[in-house]
Amino acid sequence: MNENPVIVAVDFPSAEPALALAERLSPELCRLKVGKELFTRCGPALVAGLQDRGFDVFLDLKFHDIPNTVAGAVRAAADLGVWMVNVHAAGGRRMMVAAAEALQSSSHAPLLIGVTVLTSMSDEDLREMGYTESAGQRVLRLAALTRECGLDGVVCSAMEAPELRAQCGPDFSLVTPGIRLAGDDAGDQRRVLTPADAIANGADYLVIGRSVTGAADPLEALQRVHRELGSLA
Ligand SMILES: O=c1ccn([C@@H]2O[C@H](COP(=O)(O)O)[C@@H](O)[C@H]2O)c(=O)[nH]1
Repeated sequence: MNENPVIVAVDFPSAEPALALAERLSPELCRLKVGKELFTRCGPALVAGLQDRGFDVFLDLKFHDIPNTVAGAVRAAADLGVWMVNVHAAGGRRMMVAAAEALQSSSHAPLLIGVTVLTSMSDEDLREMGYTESAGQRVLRLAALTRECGLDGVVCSAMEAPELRAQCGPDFSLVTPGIRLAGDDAGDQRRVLTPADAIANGADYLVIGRSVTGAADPLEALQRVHRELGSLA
């Protein structure tokens, strides 16, 4: 298991609760993920604030646009000094190759990750959109393409991790949201596993939002995750 596999999703509408959470947690226990809501409201200053407190930041903006635009966006993310950034694999080969090439000249390139099928989506959701593949089949197809394009890994559900690990090998990062502590509400997520099951399936990184941030005591919830993983005494 990765030394520090937990990434806490800091999904808040303003800087104050995000920074308060960062003060309560510690970089030894987790990395932090900044997504669309927080970044749109607070921008690069908030990313810098979290980095100043010692956290690696995953900038989860899931870029999906024409190749030239996405290349510029990942270059901008690299300039923020983030640890990980992502693009939608559904943007296709030329878009992903442009993103990977854009980072080649960066002095400290972030990990570049392709989003396969959102963990909030079920087979039925995909069928309704005209896809004939199951979520699992589509994840495998998009992961193969992502790897061919030279990216470092994929966002997927931990449910797909065993097949992905077999297909993509040990060095391809599997970043898995849709994680819930036992008994917690899945909410809008559809492809969900517990932290222990996700790691047992071969996930490298667990993205955990509401099971930690929505808990009465987020630090205690994060420590519970580590106890479940056996990564904290
Ligand atoms: O497929 C995906 C890709 C990204 N996410 C993001 O992860 C967190 C999950 O939050 P929870 O509160 O643990 O459900 C959230 O920021 C999503 O934007 C994802 O869930 N699925």
